[in-house]
Amino acid sequence: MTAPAPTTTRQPRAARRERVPAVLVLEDGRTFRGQAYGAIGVTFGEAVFNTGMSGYQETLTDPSYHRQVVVMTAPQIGNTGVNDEDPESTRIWVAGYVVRDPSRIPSNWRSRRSLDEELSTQGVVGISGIDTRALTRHLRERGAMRVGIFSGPELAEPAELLERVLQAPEMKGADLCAEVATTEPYVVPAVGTKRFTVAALDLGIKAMTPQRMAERGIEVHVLPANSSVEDLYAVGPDGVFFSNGPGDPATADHQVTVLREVLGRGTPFFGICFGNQILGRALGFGTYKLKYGHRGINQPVQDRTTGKVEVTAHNHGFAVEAPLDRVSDTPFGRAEVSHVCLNDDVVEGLQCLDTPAFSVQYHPEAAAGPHDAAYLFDRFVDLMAAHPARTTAGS
Ligand SMILES: NC(=O)CC[C@H](N)C(=O)O
Repeated sequence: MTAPAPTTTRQPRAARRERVPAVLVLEDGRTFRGQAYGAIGVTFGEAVFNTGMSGYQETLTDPSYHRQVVVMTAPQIGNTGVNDEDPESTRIWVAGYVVRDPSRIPSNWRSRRSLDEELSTQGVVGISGIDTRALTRHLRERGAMRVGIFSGPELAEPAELLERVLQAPEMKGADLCAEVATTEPYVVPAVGTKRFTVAALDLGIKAMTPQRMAERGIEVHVLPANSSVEDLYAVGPDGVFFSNGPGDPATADHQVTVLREVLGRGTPFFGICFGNQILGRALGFGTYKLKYGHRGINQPVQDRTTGKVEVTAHNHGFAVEAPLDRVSDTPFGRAEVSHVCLNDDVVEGLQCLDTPAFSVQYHPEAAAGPHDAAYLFDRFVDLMAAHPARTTAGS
């Protein structure tokens, strides 16, 4: 008896998906053709590249990537699937996702579903099967720029797609933190004995940040991006923290005003990424857009206060303009550049010398990334210990 001929015509999901054509169109007209990955449809954003070899879930869910189409330089993405533990927020924030070779069979003991499925469920349009090295080199040479990804059976001509890309908003001048931040305050309790209370302004905060503080005995009150000085001091803080977040720091006027008040009161302050840019502005420095930014988990940074070099996680497209070679006089006393990127001399940290305030442009919470910079959370704890809060709130 012969075995019946196979009758199944359904193919595995990944194989079926490969047949859906997709095209990526950059604002300078360069076009890449590939296959749909994740949701099928149309999306626009700023094309940026991330060089991390791991941590795609943390990247996708980092609110600082709001309105950005992320190109992964690591060729294989999705190998460990998607788990429920690693997200840095409640959803994927990237505007689009670009990968070379998506994993067909995810394998990991924590994996719950495939990345392709997760992107589809969350409506995130992606493209796969394109030469991500060529695309990254193009972005390095020409700079980060607007992009569109289009997928589906009936694709328009590239010229028509380019017209639509050119109508999309630019990242320069984009005011985005209120679009990603919490609208309601919430508390992350201290782990173990509570030592300090911190008011953390959420500009797009990653979940690991309050966690790293909580592990050090800090009760973290996470507050909406548009909170007032009174809102911050209502929690009786020993210190104030400003988080990472999307968009152009030149638009963060409200947060700069609030921070100037905090600095004037002498409350210990720590800022990460967007928070560093806001400290820069509060001190009177400018910010500017980098050509293609820093996004990855192996960026070398020197802590100039100790001379030590650390390998760090970055995600920034803007930077602070401050002199590297001297101490600056600011409205809040003397300040200096405490950290610098060894690849390109970009300012990676600021330290006030007469006010208890400091910040870094990169990610000591290291989600994902190496833990070399975890000492910065200890520095914040030490700063609060050395500058105890005055007893009356707001005094
Ligand atoms: N991760 C961040 O906080 C990024 C800050 C800012 N949006 C930038 O791109 O530079």
